[in-house]
Amino acid sequence: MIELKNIHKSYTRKNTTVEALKGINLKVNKGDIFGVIGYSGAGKSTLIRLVNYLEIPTKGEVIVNGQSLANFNKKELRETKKQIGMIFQHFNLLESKKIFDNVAIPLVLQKKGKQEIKKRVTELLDFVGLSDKSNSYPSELSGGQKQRVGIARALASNPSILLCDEATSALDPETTQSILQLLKKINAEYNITIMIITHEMAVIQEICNKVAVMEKGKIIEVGTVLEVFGKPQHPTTKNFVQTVIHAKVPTSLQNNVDFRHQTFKLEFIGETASEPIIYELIHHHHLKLNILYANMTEIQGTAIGNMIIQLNGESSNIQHALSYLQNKNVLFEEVHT
Ligand SMILES: Nc1ncnc2c1ncn2[C@@H]1O[C@H](COP(=O)(O)OP(=O)(O)OP(=O)(O)O)[C@@H](O)[C@H]1O
Repeated sequence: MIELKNIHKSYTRKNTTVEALKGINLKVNKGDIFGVIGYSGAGKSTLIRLVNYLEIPTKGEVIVNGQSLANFNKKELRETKKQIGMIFQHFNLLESKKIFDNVAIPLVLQKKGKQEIKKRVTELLDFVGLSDKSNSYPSELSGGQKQRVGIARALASNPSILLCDEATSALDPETTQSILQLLKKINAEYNITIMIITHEMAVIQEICNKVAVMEKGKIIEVGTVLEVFGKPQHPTTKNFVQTVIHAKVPTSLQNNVDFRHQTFKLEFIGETASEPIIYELIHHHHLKLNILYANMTEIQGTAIGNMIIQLNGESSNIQHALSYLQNKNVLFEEVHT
């Protein structure tokens, strides 16, 4: 569906060259909600803007629906771009035009007939829940409503791909949720492939099935959201995951905890999250167990449990307990603070 092959992109200004992307390889399949996360300056915006050729790579190939964009003439590129809608952090609406006319822009540019435009825009405003705002101006709408208009406009030409450039970064948490639910609905009902860039792991957790983590113009980790949240490898990925799964002993407890007892961080994924493992540790391995932290998160319909526990007992019993955890596929590591 979307394939980026060895993409490099540099910007040169006043004799200074910035290498924004350094050898990106990425595949987004049909139906994916693919998230790209990274800190500011990682190259996310540059990357997403390549997919609809708002940016042209310095080197490498952008392939959309099996065809390399580099081979297209202007007309073919225009036709392909119709299949790619885009929404933006600051909505990019025309303030002087009514909501109806903002949504109609792509259709007017495609010289569609008045009746067809009216029918399509009415349908789209209904779909995004803004039928009553047709005659309003953007300045009369809230941020969330403006993004809904942006989404309706992006869907006007029936795209097969929707690009979202920090689409919820300017919105409060509740409005963010409603926009993310709308994107999910678009993906499910219209089978539109979505690529979303963000610096918020909660956005990835909420709607994406795949994620790529970017740093300094490179992809440092990529996989299903469950893989990346469950077993993050790179320190930057671990930092992002910690923003939604913060397995740490609460500061208020730290001074009262006796760290002479062995302390372990456990992670349960999927079925192991529903097994009576703690019961087993206490009753069959004869350990006194102190829970310092516990949390259960759901990622893509799979439960991920995180726990920090102290084990107090005979060291041979602790060793047996650790073998038991290993057999049960519970990930664990000893922690010292
Ligand atoms: N038009 C441009 N001219 C010069 N440098 C640019 C241009 N666009 C981006 N860059 C540089 O490329 C690098 C990557 O920028 P980009 O906007 O893609 O990162 P980002 O991850 O989207 O960051 P942010 O989250 O802050 O938008 C940065 O160093 C940036 O300064």
